[in-house]
Amino acid sequence: MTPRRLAVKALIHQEQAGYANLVLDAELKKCTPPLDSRDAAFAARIFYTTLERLPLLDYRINQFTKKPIAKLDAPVRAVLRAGLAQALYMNVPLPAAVNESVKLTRALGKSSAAGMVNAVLRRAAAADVSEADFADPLDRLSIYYCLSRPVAELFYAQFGAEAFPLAAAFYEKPKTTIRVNTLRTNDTALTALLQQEGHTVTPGPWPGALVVEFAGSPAASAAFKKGLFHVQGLASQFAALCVDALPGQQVLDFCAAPGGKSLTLAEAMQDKGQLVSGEFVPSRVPLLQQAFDRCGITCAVAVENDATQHNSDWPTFDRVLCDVPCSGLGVIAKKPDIRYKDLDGIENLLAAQQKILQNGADSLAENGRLVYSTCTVNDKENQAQVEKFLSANPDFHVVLPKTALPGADITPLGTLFLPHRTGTDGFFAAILERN
Ligand SMILES: C[S@@+](CC[C@H](N)C(=O)[O-])C[C@H]1O[C@@H](n2cnc3c(N)ncnc32)[C@H](O)[C@@H]1O
Repeated sequence: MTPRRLAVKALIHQEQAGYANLVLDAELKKCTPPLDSRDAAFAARIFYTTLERLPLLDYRINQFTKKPIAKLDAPVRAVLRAGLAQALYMNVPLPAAVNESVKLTRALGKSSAAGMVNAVLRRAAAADVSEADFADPLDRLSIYYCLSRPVAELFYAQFGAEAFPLAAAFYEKPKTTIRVNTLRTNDTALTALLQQEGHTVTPGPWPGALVVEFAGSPAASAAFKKGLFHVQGLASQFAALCVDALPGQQVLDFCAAPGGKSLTLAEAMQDKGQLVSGEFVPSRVPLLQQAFDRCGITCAVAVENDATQHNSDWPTFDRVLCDVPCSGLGVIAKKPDIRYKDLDGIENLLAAQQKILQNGADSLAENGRLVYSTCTVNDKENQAQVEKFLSANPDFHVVLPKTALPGADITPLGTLFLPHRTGTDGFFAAILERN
């Protein structure tokens, strides 16, 4: 199996829906003998780059095929898309991208299409396509910036002209940042250790945050295996720090898996007091305990729990974090399938978010602090939810954060991170306290 063939197989598989990461993992697992790590990484890059640019790739290809790309055989369609993605976005020289695609077409039993693949790829790669070709703003967002129509409509309605730099920023991956496990090390010692391991480290914007260019996967680092850090974006760190968890407190992390924010909370608590980390999806609950074990955290307990249901058995908590399930429209850079969401079911999601926030408030001790956060930039899931909560709970008010990153929008209803302004994921966090 070659990496290109594996990427094409995964693209065909992806057409039958499914989460992109699961589809790719399934194809990699089926591969015997397995691809070595370099080939697997190349296959993954082809797969994700193609997915990220699908509508624009198809737009180019459709200018030169007799039939629209949607009507071609699935393997030929996938070969064309993957070949063009390599030539345009992966610095693969055009002749190599074309030759490999033609070989692959034949290998997949589609020899009769080999000539067409050759000609179409050369012409589609050379076509002069620019943003200005899409006069209609929704066409520009959905084809040039590769978003589903509903996502394009939502962004344009909410952000107007700023939707374009926002959409462009989803092609920039935020720098990798880590959270230092202050129970086991400190910023200086971990920096030195990571540098010894060959990674490039710079200080982050606040204590406990480091910006790291890893040579390889962060999870492969010896320091990671020793539980000296976890990978956490700056906006996520900000949300966890907004909780202001203190040693000895009772803290509830209502939607906790895979556990990044729980780790940051437990570290802020100096592993003293009690952290209850709830998670609805049973298969995700063990991820929490694994994270606690790796980082040596003993104050936390991972429990299966539905945060939309009030649990009268629970005590009240000094701090509650509601990091609710959301549309994910802030983390498109990491999860390309979110680009193409149809947003069906958003009303159910909004209702669940509001219930979780209300239950969080109902679990809060008198002088406690509640934090509501999402990884979306959708106003309905963010400021509008806080506004609705405040009108039902007039005894609460929003507390402004002491600091945020440059570019973050600190509003009276919470703090919004937009990737093109902050260089982070899109994110929202609101701090709520009783009057
Ligand atoms: C945004 S993620 C949480 C990320 C986590 N706080 C972290 O920092 O690693 C939301 C989580 O909520 C879980 N979830 C979804 N519905 C839930 C519910 N009704 N009750 C509790 N958790 C829920 C999801 O399975 C998902 O793991």
